[in-house]
Amino acid sequence: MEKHAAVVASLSAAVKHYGALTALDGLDLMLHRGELLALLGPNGAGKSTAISLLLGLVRADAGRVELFGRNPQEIDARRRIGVMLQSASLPPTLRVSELLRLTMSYYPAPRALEETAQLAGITDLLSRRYAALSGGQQRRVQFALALCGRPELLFLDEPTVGMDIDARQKLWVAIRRLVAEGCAVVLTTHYLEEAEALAQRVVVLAKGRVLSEGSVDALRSRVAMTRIRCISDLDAAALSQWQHVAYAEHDGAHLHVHTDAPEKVLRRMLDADPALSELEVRRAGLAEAFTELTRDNEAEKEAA
Ligand SMILES: Nc1ncnc2c1ncn2[C@@H]1O[C@H](COP(=O)(O)OP(=O)(O)OP(=O)(O)O)[C@@H](O)[C@H]1O
Repeated sequence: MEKHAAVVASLSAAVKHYGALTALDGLDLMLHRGELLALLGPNGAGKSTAISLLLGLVRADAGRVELFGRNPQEIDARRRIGVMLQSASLPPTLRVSELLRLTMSYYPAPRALEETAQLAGITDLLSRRYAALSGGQQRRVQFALALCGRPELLFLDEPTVGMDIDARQKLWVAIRRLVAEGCAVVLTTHYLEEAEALAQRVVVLAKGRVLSEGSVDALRSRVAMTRIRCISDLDAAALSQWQHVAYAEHDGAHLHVHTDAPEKVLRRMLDADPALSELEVRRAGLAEAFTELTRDNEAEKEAA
């Protein structure tokens, strides 16, 4: 990504209450051209609320919300975005091609229908009635509707829920292509491998605030541990006393070891057990970082 890519949308100190509940508690968020931002957080963290503000569906109680430097309620700003929300109510009797044409008519310079269909992998669904499609097929059509207007900013709220592995991979390829074309994308997902595969930047929300922000690598590196798995008769209790070993346990035939110095510990393990087999070494992923981050936050809250 360019270092100072243009800001396409922003929330500044945004606050949103629902009665006594604070859904957003002074949220700052910037979206840049050509960048995929993954917005992560546990249920109720405020992800959907943040997106609703940017879409002009909900008004902030305080703070600023800008879409292309304008109020998100303005139609000119909204014509530059594409949206795929968690639930879509679309006219069930229309055929997929009719739905696409209808949605294309809202935009000033839509993509050609065939190109959209190809990009979203729905060419074979165009003559089918929307209501008769499977859940995963309907999600792909919703993705096509979101990108048909050639948006500069695309909101994808848990886009791959209900998709099989093949459909998910194809969607990832399409998303990468849109980002390469300069489209900004906001992705919310509970599949952390999806954020890991696609995101340039990750923002973790908790209780309506930013808990952590940075690149996938930066987040991962907050969890310094490496995980070792192998088959070995080494005594786990003795191993857990070794220097640099944070955890060692047997799980059936497998021995699991967590360490912040994998080379040192592995060398010693291989020396101690020449029969050690089926070795796997894995550095912590985004999922572990996320779990640790949100757990730390809970612990701090309880201590306060
Ligand atoms: N229309 C509403 N009326 C009342 N409370 C709401 C409304 N919308 C959201 N909330 C509350 O605001 C908080 C934030 O919800 P939000 O849907 O933004 O979270 P989220 O991070 O998208 O969660 P999820 O991962 O479950 O989709 C939650 O406590 C939720 O119950």
